[in-house]
Amino acid sequence: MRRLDSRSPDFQAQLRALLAFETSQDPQVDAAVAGILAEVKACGDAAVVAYTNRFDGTQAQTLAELELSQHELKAAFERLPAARREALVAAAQRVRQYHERQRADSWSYRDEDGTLLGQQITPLDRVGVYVPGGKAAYPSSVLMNVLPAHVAGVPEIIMVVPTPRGEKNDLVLAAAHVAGVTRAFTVGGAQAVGALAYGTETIPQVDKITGPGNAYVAAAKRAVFGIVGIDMVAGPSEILVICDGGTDPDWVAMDLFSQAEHDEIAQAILLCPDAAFIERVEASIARLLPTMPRRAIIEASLANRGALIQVADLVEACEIANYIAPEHLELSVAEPEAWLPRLRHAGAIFMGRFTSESLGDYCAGPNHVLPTARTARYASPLGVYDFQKRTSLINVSELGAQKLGRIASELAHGEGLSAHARAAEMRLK
Ligand SMILES: NC(=O)c1ccc[n+]([C@@H]2O[C@H](COP(=O)([O-])OP(=O)(O)OC[C@H]3O[C@@H](n4cnc5c(N)ncnc54)[C@H](O)[C@@H]3O)[C@@H](O)[C@H]2O)c1
Ligand SMILES: N[C@H](CO)Cc1c[nH]c[nH+]1
Ligand SMILES: [Zn+2]
Repeated sequence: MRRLDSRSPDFQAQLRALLAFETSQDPQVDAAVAGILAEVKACGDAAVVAYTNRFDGTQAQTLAELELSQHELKAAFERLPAARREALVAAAQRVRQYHERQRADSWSYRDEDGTLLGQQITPLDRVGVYVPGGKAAYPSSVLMNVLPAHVAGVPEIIMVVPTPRGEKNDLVLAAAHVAGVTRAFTVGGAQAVGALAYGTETIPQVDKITGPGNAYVAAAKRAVFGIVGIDMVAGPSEILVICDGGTDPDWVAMDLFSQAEHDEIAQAILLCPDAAFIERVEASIARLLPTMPRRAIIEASLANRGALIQVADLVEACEIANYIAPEHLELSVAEPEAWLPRLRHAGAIFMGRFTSESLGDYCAGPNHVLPTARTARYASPLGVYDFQKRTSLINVSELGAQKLGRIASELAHGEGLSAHARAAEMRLK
């Protein structure tokens, strides 16, 4: 894992190189995805079935065979060992409770002329939730996508999840039952995104697609944006740990592993002012790595995109963190509240030594679908607001029409739009 020092003259260039990563901009992936989407649009179910058989090793004849019934979802839930079922229900409850606080309500007010102005909040009619399933199963992602949609009041939630070789994951199916999906299909990749965006004979067209996925899924979401809404284009997982040197180095090493184990191109970085502590974390990494079942992925990720960075102090650590704008930021320091005001850009901030990022992935409550690849500079976590939309409300009183009519008419003449002007003037007394 590379060691960097913020005092080195070429540190800025090294940091830029470390962060350089563009999600789903591989022209070969984009070309493959364009072909898949075009066929799904033209041939509907038949194309989705053909691509699913090809990429996921299934042998379906019809798309109906790939639909999961409510009965099957419930049976999977009931088959789970009791401890796992309880954990799933407990996580769902916490995620739901957290998101209930995000629900926005319609509002309005009247101005001095009695004109009503406001905003009406409505849920989307039908959404598609992509649950990744190529290399690993993600029941937690079912909860994180479906529950906010429910809290928003979306009446129809269509879930898609690939099942390589037709192997269904009970915990994913059970999570779909607990979260409450309307319909679920075992299809994935660009063909699933295309089916949700265009609609097929069997899969209904949705208004918005949310959820993370690999490069093919990300490229497909980018391509269908405009036909449907999307939440974001999520890239590989990232963790940035700011540590004052007072945390158990094994904890820090394992927290870095926790995101590195997602992907060979995931990113794990430590910022710390204490050189001796960085060496202890290095020793922990060396000792713990051989014990990890996903050692090969962790090792590749740390070697490819990981870094242990010595900084001057915690003030500088916060400045660098704002530049990195990580998906997950662990503030593993004695007084996290004191440093919080200095942090502006991060998908989620995990405060204090006991707050491992992994708790947020499953059950703390906040969403684990977060902006990656520095997009936390302008983007926010997936939330209820992604499943609600706003409509402006204007109800002008007769008195208000006199005042507004004069202003609008003046400006409309200024723009040379006489119909606009006359519509306003006709209502003047
Ligand atoms: N940000 C988050 O919240 C979050 C949560 C969970 C997972 N993830 C990430 O999501 C990703 C999941 O990726 P995954 O691959 O395991 O599952 P996936 O479901 O995203 O992709 C699997 C699908 O990719 C398609 N595909 C594979 N190879 C293809 C090819 N050569 N041509 C065309 N299509 C092809 C297939 O259709 C397959 O069904 C990982 O990077 C993981 O880290 C992110
Ligand atoms: N850390 C991932 C988002 O970057 C989410 C996840 C799901 N399961 C475990 N982790
Ligand atoms: Zn994770």
